[in-house]
Amino acid sequence: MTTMNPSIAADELALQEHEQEHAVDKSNPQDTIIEDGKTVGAPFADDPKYKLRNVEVFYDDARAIKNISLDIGRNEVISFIGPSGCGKSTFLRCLNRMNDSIDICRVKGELLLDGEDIYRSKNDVVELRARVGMVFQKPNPFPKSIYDNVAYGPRIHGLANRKADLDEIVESSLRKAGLWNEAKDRLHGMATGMSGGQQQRLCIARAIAVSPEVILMDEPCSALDPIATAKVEELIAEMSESFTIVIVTHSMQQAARVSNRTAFFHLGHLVEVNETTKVFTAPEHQLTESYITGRFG
Ligand SMILES: Nc1ncnc2c1ncn2[C@@H]1O[C@H](COP(=O)(O)OP(=O)(O)OP(=O)(O)O)[C@@H](O)[C@H]1O
Repeated sequence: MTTMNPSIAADELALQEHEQEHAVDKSNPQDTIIEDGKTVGAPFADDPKYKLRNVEVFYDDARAIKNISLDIGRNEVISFIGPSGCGKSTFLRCLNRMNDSIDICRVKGELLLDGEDIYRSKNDVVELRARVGMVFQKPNPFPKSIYDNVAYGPRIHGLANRKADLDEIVESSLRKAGLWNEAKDRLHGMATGMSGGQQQRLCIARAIAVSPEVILMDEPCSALDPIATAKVEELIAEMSESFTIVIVTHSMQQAARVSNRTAFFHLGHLVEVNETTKVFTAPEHQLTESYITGRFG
């Protein structure tokens, strides 16, 4: 029978204790396996503006969106958050068929806007985009006057027959975008001569001018300074009375400030959707917690 040298046994024990004391959690939160189509929290709404079921998006053979089902409520502000490349913009662009312009992109599943499948409806894409406006990351005014930027949509959609009607749409849209006082004396000046923050509010006015039902915002403040960001955030709160708003943001603080619900995406999955306060104070999914506490991102 062999017996262990007591001093070696003591050393081993001490080593084990040391390892336990200094144990680091080597598990990588990103290795967590997410089951396809299993979103935790509250992804559904009673009277949804959008009812999205089993949505998948492919770029060639790569599946960028993996079996996502979600409702977007009427007049709610919902934020999409998650690490870079998780599919937030891809999913957002499905909501007004912006992905149509990407040849290799295919969208599967059911995407209902007020009960009508936007990918199968007889209405054309121009009509859809009038109902579902979009504001992009970088302000992108047309190289035209402030007035003509806002009047552009109403003109092409035939929303105003008389000059006085068009003037009224331009003024009310600029007012709703919080830009009237800054713009009223330079309506016929070039939009590109405005500051970045003003240009972004002009793009919001342009989106509002055709009376959309939904406004999609893809990181609308990422090119803006904190003051301009605060103005756009105030605007989002005001606009939510009239529109349904979906916003992609890299800023968790922004999501917390502006949205009713927050949806957390990871690697093409929709991991969790919940009331925003719940997502940031008591997330249900371990991955959401890891993300909002900065363990990855
Ligand atoms: N036009 C495209 N062609 C091919 N693959 C694309 C295209 N656009 C996005 N992808 C891929 O789809 C996946 C999701 O990208 P997407 O831009 O939607 O993510 P994201 O969460 O919005 O990222 P970010 O926060 O960096 O903007 C990524 O793997 C990306 O490389």
